[in-house]
Amino acid sequence: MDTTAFAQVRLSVLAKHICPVPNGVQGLSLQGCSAGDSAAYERHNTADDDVVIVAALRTPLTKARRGGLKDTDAVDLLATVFKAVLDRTGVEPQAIGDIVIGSVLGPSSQRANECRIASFFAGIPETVPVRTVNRQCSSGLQAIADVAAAIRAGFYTVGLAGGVETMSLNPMAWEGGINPRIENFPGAQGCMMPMGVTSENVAAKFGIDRKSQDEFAVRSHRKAAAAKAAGKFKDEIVPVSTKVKDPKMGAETPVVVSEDDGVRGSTTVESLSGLKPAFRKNGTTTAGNSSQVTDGAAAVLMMTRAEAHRRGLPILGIFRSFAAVGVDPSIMGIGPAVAIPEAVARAGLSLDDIDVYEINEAFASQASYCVAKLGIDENKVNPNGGAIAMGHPLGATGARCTATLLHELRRRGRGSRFGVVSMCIGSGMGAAAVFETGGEVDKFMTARAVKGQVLLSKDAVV
Ligand SMILES: CC(=O)SCCNC(=O)CCNC(=O)[C@H](O)C(C)(C)COP(=O)(O)OP(=O)(O)OC[C@H]1O[C@@H](n2cnc3c(N)ncnc32)[C@H](O)[C@@H]1OP(=O)(O)O
Repeated sequence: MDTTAFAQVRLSVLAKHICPVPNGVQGLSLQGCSAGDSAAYERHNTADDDVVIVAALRTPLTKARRGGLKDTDAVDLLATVFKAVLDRTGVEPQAIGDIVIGSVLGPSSQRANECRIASFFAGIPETVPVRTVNRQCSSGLQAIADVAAAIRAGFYTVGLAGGVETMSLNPMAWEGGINPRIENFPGAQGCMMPMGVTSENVAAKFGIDRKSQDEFAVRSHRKAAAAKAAGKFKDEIVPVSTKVKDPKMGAETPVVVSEDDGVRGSTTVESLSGLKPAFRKNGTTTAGNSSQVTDGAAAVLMMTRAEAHRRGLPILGIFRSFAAVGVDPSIMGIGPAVAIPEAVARAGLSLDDIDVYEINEAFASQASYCVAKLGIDENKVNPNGGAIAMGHPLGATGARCTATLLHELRRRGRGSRFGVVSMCIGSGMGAAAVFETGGEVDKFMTARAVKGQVLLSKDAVV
């Protein structure tokens, strides 16, 4: 046996000694070792019943009405990601305690039914329940928070969260009349504003000029193009076998969609500067510095830390905290600037502890405002691009951002530990969640005796 193999055997024997026992008794825990050990982190990172993510995958994101998923319904999008997270982990579908899916558009009762149908398409048995959640653009993130809370409450041990949106088949629209009493409530009037108008409001109120919005959009495309060229999205994308319909003749052609189609790496400030304002005459929000209307789905398989250990599954990330906040609906884009500090504080951390931020780029105006307001180093924000380049399938985006964040943290290994996903929410809210890298147990295993704060380095163990 060579030295590496011997070391691995020794580490695995030691791991069995120190892993939390499956019945949930708290004592010793096994975890990845990374930079920084704040006192707050010590308080939190002790639990055998920590909620962890063992798989986070998404479909490609494609342009609504034009892209490769334009004729794929919500059922097929979801069934693809459901099946993928189960296949990749080997978790038997009957082990899932509940499925929670975020979705924004479309008839809500039909969407709930479609999510249930998708579970059957993915081979999940009838015994596994399904529900939907709608917190508008953060619905996918809310689904993850809901599953984490239910696991933490002991309702079940394994849960599946995610999101889906087909903006091709379910356009953004208001149905029915408007309550006339809205005139007396300025906040309520803000809820009726088109999202692009709220972007114009943020730009005007906080002085985010057109050039800085276009520059932000260019960076989004360049980062996404670089990530795509480096093959990074392959870690998180599940190809979708589907069909596209010829819009004139109606003929269907089978296709396999495997890449995002919105990324334009050649975008320049000059090429964007010629685009007309999309939402307000003399405004600054354009097709080039807004997120695109998009189709897609994402899914995240979650369980207790003890369950992941029992199954021998690598931990992609640990769910640490969640916060949803309310803000003025007419400038809803500021939501992340309020939600992020709240979620980070709830995790017992400070903004300086966060290594990577996935802040949804609904519009360059709102995303750049939030980054500036929080004083975050932009190098830490959306390192693989964001919604301006990749797209924003509303209800799926929170789970998409979580997948992108966790795979990025995993690739970085020891160098980065904490990440944040945050979204602004139409009708004036913000949501954010803090995740911690699961560490790569095989590479960076460290035994920590939680009660005694004993740290054994890999070298000391072997
Ligand atoms: C809480 C929240 O999250 S709120 C956010 C919710 N989401 C939204 O509100 C969606 C916002 N976005 C939109 O509504 C739409 O994308 C709009 C109205 C801004 C633009 O719609 P469209 O005109 O259909 O945009 P489209 O993507 O087709 O681009 C139009 C043209 O702009 C130009 N363009 C767009 N991006 C670029 C770019 N990066 N570089 C150069 N040209 C560009 C192109 O000429 C493009 O046409 P082409 O794709 O045929 O080349």
